[in-house]
Amino acid sequence: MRNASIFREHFLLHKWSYLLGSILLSISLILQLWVPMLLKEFTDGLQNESIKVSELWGLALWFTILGIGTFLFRSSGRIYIFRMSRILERDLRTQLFSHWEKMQAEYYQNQRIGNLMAHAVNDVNILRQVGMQGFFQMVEAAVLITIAVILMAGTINLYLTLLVLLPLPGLTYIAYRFRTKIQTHSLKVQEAIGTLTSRVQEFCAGISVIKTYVQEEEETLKFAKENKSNVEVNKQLIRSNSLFTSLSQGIIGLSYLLSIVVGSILVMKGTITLGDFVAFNTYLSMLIGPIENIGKVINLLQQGKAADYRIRHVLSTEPEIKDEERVLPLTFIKGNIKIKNLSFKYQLNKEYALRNINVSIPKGTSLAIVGKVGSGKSTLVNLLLRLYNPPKNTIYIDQHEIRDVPLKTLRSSIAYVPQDNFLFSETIKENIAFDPKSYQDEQIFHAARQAHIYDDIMDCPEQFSTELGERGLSLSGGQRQRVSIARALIKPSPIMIFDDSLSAVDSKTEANILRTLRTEMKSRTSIIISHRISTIQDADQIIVMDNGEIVERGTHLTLLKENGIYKKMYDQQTTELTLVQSKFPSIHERKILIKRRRG
Ligand SMILES: Nc1ncnc2c1ncn2[C@@H]1O[C@H](COP(=O)(O)OP(=O)(O)OP(=O)(O)O)[C@@H](O)[C@H]1O
Repeated sequence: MRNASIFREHFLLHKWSYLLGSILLSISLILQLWVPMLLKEFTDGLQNESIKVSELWGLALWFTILGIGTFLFRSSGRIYIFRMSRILERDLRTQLFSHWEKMQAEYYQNQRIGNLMAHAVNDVNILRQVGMQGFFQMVEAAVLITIAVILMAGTINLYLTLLVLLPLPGLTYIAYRFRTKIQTHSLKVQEAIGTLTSRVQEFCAGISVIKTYVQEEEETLKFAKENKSNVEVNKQLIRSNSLFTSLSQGIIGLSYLLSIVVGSILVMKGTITLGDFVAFNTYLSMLIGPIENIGKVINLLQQGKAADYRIRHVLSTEPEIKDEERVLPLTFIKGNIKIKNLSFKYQLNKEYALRNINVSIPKGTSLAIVGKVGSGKSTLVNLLLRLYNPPKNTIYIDQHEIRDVPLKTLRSSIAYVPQDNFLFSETIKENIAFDPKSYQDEQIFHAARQAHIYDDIMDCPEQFSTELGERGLSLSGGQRQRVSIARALIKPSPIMIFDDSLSAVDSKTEANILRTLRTEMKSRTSIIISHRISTIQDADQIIVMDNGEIVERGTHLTLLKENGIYKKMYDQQTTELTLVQSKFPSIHERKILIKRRRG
């Protein structure tokens, strides 16, 4: 894990700005500490009746100058220091986001999204507060207490000052006693917020399942339970914080009491003047806030230390999938794929997902993969995309071991339509082109036409500029699939991969899309995964997978002759289709039946 604290690194990097902010703040505090001296002069003058009315105007002018000066220097110091903390917040969030972008898919399976969000929101906020209130109040306390104490002891009365300051080490003691407690509670609060956020996020994502299985009440109960434990841990934190604050205030009150009682006696005895007494109490009232803040700052620093540790922990988790040192300087690939003796097991699974896979896909040819659910089809594709790391010397791209090909080159050479057609909450145009500026509008329209989604898009309220809801909720499953296909078709890549990408479109649209794809696929290496024989029967080679192994291979015709699993699938699908056609002669009725089967 990274050793240096994040805040220390940030502070050292911006030390001159923090120094300037501190100087401005210190000037404002010095101006502020001038006020009690004026008050002393004024009170003593009044008591001795030595002050003239004309001098009052001079005093008033001084008060005004000090007030304006204090305000100007304080606010500019504040702006400087607070601005730096906002920079820390911005940089840290960017750092976290770019770190998460590098992490492999498996990382997200082992993490609760709510916890990640809690790091990005709460932990970063705590560190910002350390830089803002923490640093500001620390400087304020250090400067104000030092100068005020020197003035109180040096110009008013040393013994009274020592007496009044006597209870104050109690504050440090309390802060020390409460430190661990508050830190533990704030950690629990952090976890509780993470759990709640995950629950809400899962609830939103799974809303249709929850509704169709009438699970609203159960979900509300689960949420209420977690919400209750969130309140409980917050209560514990509030209790500790309140006790800490009350005890601190008690100690401060004691100092104040001593000052009033002993100070009055000293005035009566004539040891100090009434002006000294007024000035002393004004200094003390100025000290109360900063002294109180010391305890708060100590706590904030403790929370900051914990947040700093958590963020460093996240940032030091190394991505498992990255360019290795010996990576070749390749900027493009032709599209030859060779898979040799590939066996693969997911970290969390005991069973092998793939066993001894051997297959060659020469540039410009197509491979189709069929097989039962869970037979390893998507796993093979995941490895080709290096979403997971394949074992060494098992996958070759243009004769290069896949790990020697830079990740950027590999992934930008593959147009991939995943099973889960994820659409972003952006316009349709942005969903197809990611960065529409890098394409001409006509190219985007062409891709949409090829994917047979153009007419559907033109029916949308703002056509290509229509904003899609989260995960593209406003489009149907089939429309989402076709937007994803358009996204792949616009990418000029030598390899195309379609993972069950036509499952949600009807057979007529499927046939139309396939016609387009055939032309596109002529010049590109393509891999098509499908449960439907009609989608893949024209492929140059077809492999049938079962339980992670290739159990049959050939072309459509040779496989039919083999009379194995493929033939059985073919017969079953042909019979089903004939039955559907005879029972439901209209396209509309067939569509409904197919939808029901999928549902
Ligand atoms: N991320 C993962 N972590 C652990 N195991 C996984 C993961 N993804 C898939 N598996 C397991 O690997 C095996 C192969 O899954 P895979 O998704 O490759 O099958 P598939 O043939 O694509 O299935 P489908 O047709 O349903 O998409 C299954 O047993 C599955 O449970």
